[in-house]
Amino acid sequence: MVIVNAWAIHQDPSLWVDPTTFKLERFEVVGPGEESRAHKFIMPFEIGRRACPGALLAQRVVSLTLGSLIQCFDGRRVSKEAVDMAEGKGVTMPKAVALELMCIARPIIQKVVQSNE
Ligand code: HEM
Repeated sequence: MVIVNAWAIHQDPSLWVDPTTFKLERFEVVGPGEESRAHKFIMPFEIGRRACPGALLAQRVVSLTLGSLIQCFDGRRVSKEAVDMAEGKGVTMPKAVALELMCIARPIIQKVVQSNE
């Protein structure tokens, strides 16, 4: 059995510029003629013959869910302190200190709720 240390690969400075900084733009789909970076985000699903067959579905569902939450709710910080990005213990890399947000429905959602009441 071979166990790949995806955590170390994802933090390797020879592969990533500034690896511990949260930069979504690392995975942007780029314009014609530029080298695509999207393929670099595959390790969470492993690679090879036993790679996760649900990877594309999972990435689309997560993007859609996150996009819908951002579109429908305003997220306000509960604490005024800087977000603590420290990692907790666990296979799925939870945050050590949970990020608490207060979700407030945007006006369009409030209208939908009112029209259903
Ligand atoms: C964020 C979501 C997901 C993550 C991070 C994930 C990750 C993984 C990983 C790491 C493996 C093991 C690959 C290996 O053994 O080398 C795996 C296997 C597998 N995943 Fe996922 N997965 C996700 C979602 C899904 C979804 C949505 C489905 C199905 C709709 C799915 C179906 C499977 C199956 C069937 C296998 C076994 C493949 C095999 O052993 O041949 N996964 N997944």
